[in-house]
Amino acid sequence: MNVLGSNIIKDVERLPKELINKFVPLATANISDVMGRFRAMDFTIQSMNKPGVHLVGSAITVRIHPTDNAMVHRALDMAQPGDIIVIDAFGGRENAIVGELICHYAMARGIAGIVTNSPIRDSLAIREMDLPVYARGKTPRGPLKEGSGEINTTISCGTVPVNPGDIIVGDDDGVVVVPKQDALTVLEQTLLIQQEESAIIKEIYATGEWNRKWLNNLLHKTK
Ligand SMILES: O=C([O-])CC(=O)C(=O)O
Ligand SMILES: [Mg+2]
Repeated sequence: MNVLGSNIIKDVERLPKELINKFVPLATANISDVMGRFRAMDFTIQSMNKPGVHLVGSAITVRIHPTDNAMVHRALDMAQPGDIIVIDAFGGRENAIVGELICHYAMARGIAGIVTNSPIRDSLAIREMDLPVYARGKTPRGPLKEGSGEINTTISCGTVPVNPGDIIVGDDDGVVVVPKQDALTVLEQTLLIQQEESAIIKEIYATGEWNRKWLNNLLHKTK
């Protein structure tokens, strides 16, 4: 029986890899724009890697108390290649929940990245690794391993709800969460925005002008 506070849900419905891979060339800012400028994690969730990082994959969610990462270790064993482990540690500031051993194990298992609203440690090693890691700062103080928490329930990370199987995308700006039921629409609309923005940049350089109808309309209204 699943007991609230210690649920471990093994079955995750994942979107097809071909659909998830189509998010690779997309910028998080444009993805967030098509979701009403919502569903971007707040600025506290920062890349711990070198600039140029890109994270794309399917969410496995973990909820833990802010000092205890035992459930993260359970989730590492359950995750499949291409999964991203997204951890809700209640935004704790006191203990690092992820370190380099966890990251090496994740890489060896083909896990696509880790996102947590807690600090990490072993940050120099993680910075040099090819595993994208997003976190809320760093501290040498390590986690306890006592065991409570949930895997694959709905969590909140960086003020955004995350469900197992949602598409997670990260770049140098931060992380966005695409609800799995909206993935195709978000993909199509983001591709359109990217084309529009490329056309705007070309026009700016070609003409020296930036035609912003919305601004004219706004000035009109406030007159
Ligand atoms: O002790 C832990 O679980 C975190 C850590 O430092 C590591 O994974 O290297
Ligand atoms: Mg360590």
